[in-house]
Parts: sequence; C-alpha cells; structure tokens
Amino acid sequence: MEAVGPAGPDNQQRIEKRKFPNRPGGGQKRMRREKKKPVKEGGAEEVLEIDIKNLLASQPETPETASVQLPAPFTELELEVIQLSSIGDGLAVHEGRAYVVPFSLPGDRVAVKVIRHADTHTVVDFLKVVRPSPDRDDSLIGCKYFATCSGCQFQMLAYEKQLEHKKQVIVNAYKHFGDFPEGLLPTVGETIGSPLKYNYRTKLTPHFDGPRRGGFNPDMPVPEIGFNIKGQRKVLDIEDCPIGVDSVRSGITDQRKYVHENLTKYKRGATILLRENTVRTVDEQDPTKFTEEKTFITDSNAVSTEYIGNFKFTSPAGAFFQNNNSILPTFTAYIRDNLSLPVSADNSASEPPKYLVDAYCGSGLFTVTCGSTVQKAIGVDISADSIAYASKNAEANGITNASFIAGNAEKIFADIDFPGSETSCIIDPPRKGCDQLFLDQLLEFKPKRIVYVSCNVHTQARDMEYILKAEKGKGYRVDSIRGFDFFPQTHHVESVAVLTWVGDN
Ligand SMILES: C[S@@+](CC[C@H](N)C(=O)[O-])C[C@H]1O[C@@H](n2cnc3c(N)ncnc32)[C@H](O)[C@@H]1O
Repeated sequence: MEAVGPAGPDNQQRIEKRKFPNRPGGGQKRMRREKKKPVKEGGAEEVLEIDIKNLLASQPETPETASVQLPAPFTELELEVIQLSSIGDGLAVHEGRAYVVPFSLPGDRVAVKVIRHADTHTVVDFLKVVRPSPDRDDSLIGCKYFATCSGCQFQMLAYEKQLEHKKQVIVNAYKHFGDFPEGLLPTVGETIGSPLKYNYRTKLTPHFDGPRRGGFNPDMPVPEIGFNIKGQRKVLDIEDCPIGVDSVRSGITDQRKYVHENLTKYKRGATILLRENTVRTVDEQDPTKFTEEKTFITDSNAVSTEYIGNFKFTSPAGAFFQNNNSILPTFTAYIRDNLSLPVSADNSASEPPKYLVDAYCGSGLFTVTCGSTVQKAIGVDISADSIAYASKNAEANGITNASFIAGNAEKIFADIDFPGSETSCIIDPPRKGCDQLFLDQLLEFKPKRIVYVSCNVHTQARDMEYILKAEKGKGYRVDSIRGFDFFPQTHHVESVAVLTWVGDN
C-alpha cells in the first residue's frame, strides 16, 4: 500500500496556486488563466492539468516542445499509453507533449485521431487498440456503447484493478491538492467495492436536444436520446444502459417511446428523469419477510421510496439521493462505526458519541442510519425540500431525537447547545467541497470526531489541509482515509476521511 507522501517543493508551488482565493495564501489561481473562463477548483480540467504536469515531469528529457510542429486536427497517430489520469482517460507522451486518450489503459498501443490542442495537452479520439495492455480484457465490456458514450471509462478493466486505480486517485489527490507534512496522514486504505458492478444505478438522466428555434414539427426526424458522446456536446442515441438497475433500464425504453410518439409536444430539448421507486410489502405472518416491486418515476416532484436494509427513505425523485443502493448498507455501517469515540486511553474501546451533527444531510441518510444510539442529532441542508424529507424519514424510522435546519451548512452552529467534546460530525458536501465559513465554525465547535465524506477527493484534500493547518485544527489526528466505489466502470470515487480531536481541550 502506498502511503500518502509529503508535498515536495514543486508540489508546494502547485498547491500555492490552487488555494482558495479567499483563504490565507490563496488568490493566485485566477491570474494563471486570464484568457479563459476560470478552471473550476477541483474540477476535471484542473485535476487533468495536474496529472499532466506530473507525468511530463517524470519523463526523460524530450525535445523542446515549442519547436515541435503539432499534428493537424484529424491526423491519425499511434500512441503508447503510459498512465491513467484521475478523470479516467489514458495519458500518453508524444514528442514531449501530453496526449489525452479516452478508453485506454497503461500499456495499450492505440490508434487515435487528433481533435484539438489545448494549452497543456492534445485531445484525441480513440480509434482502436493496436496492441493491448496486459490489463485490458475486452471480454469484460458489458455495453455496446462503451468507448463512444461518455458515461463509463473502465469496462475493459478487471474490477479489482478499478478499485486499485481509485485508491491511487485518492493518494494522488492528497499529494497534489493539499500540503501535508510527512507522517500527518495515514496510508490510504483499500477501496471498498460495490456489491453490484453493473445494474446498480438507481437514477439515470438521458436527454435529447431540440431544434435551434420553433420546437419540433412532425416532419423532423426523432432526435438522439441518450448521453453525450465522449468529448462532444452531441447526444448518442442509447436504447439501454447496463449500469442502471432494471426498473430504470425499462424506463429508458418506455420514455424513448413516449418522446418518439409525442415529439411535437416538446418546444425544445429535455432531460428525462428516471429514478427507481420501491414498494415493499411485508408478510403479515412473518414480518421479517417481504416482497418488493420496483418501478421507475419520471416526475421530479413525485416521491420515491428506497430501502437500506430495514431503513425506509422517501425523497422527491429529483432531489439528491445516493445512486447505488447496493453499497449503502456497507457504507452507512462504516460511517456509523467510525462515529464512535474512544473511551480508553489506548483507543482499544469506543462507544457511540452522545451527539451527532449531520452537515449537508440531504434527506437524512446518515442521521437515520446512525442516529439511533445518540442522545441528540441535528442536520442541515440548503435544500428545504430535502430537509422536509429528512424530518419525515427520521420519524418514519423511529429517530425521535433529531432536528433539521434548512440553510447554509454553517447555520447549524448557531443551533447547537451541546459540547463538541461529546459530538461526532459528518460532513458530506457537494463536489465543490466546504465553504471557508463552515470550516472555521466547525473548528470553533471542535467536534471530537469528524467523518468527512466526499464525492470529490480533490476538494476534500484541499479542505483537509485547511483543517489541519488552521490554528484551531492542529489538534486533529487523521485516523483513516479510504475510498468507496459507488460508481463501478466509471472514474468516480467516494472518499471518507476520519479525524479525531487529540489536542488539548
Ligand atoms: C453529496 S450530497 C449529500 C447528501 C446526504 N448526506 C446523503 O448522503 O444523502 C450534498 C448535499 O449538500 C447540500 N448542499 C449544497 N450546498 C450546501 C450548503 N452551502 N449548505 C448546506 N447544504 C448544502 C445539497 O443540497 C445536498 O443535499
């Protein structure tokens, strides 16, 4: 297992450029890219740029790139792929320049077509494999749209290797998006896999484009309905998506038919929501037994129901809810276990905290699954709809000690009347990570334990640096960091970091 290493001087420079503009030491990033719209912090473009810089730095001396004539668009080339980037594309180096090669693996020799030259790299279309990597197994590919659709990247890679790669993404994120002194971070744990590798997504949102003006008329051809073609803003017509659960897959067929038959009702293009809904019927004689009927919902305001073990959740179909039900029992148990606080000096014994703070709580996933053993729980989310359902979900699952607030995450601290020293705090922000105001108030509150869940490990690493370097955060010890694979066949990874306050009180 590779430990998360320190940031060397070069990394330090990179990190300085990427700090929050409004945090101490930040503010240099915007200047770096004056000509273009700013790169989203922790977004795919920034992550790719950093991977490319590191790859080029690791290469032997190459000819001056400025003097090399770049191949014209549509030129066909053969490239040797060297590594996988954190966003799932392969990276190759050709005449000292980085090439981003979708649907490829390290060790592949691939035929590609040049599409465009960006500042830091050249983007190509994947044409075919000329010589496969030892890691490539095309017999694993489970979808006829793979290598054209932008949804999946790794169907040709054995699942264990997908998990290894996701661990490395976390290691790299903590190396390049944060600056951590040696020894401060634990070794990144093995990624926990999803029980289902296909057939797992409980929500899909295929879409179609409309005519430039005037709406559809009966003479127009039916538009492509599906997901974008990799690297293009063009929709690929998709009849099925094997990473979806069966109910949602049947929804694709149904909704395609509906759009085909009702095209003239659409004034423009649209996104179709397909969300699974479960109706569970419990056996009257034996309440431990039940049957389930799964259907799909298309109305974003309709209520969808989902079960995690015996916990029942309802939420508006269009609101956020985790999209891979198969991993949620394992995942929520992991979060629950990691909320426990040490009760012996050697950390060998632990017990649930007295209090729970669930920040960015959505419709109450963690409060409901982890809240039964605490005296009091409090959750916050910016979505008033989600908060209404968090209260309903707590009640429906017998959690009577929880309250919820609709608003910005930092609002929660005004309502807390219990001590941080007996509290565990879950943080599960959106991809952009936490706001500085929230982190400052979190550190002021000083919960005994923080469990930071993130769907973007790059902004998580940035926030972790902020916590650990802040004057009030220096007493935190990082106990563990590991990934959970919510999205097999794709590059996404959910990262969970656990911190304990071990400083002076
Ligand atoms: C990744 S989801 C997590 C939801 C929940 N923990 C779950 O697992 O179901 C992030 C949540 O953050 C909420 N959110 C986004 N910005 C926020 C903010 N500034 N303050 C509070 N909540 C916010 C969103 O509404 C969304 O429910």
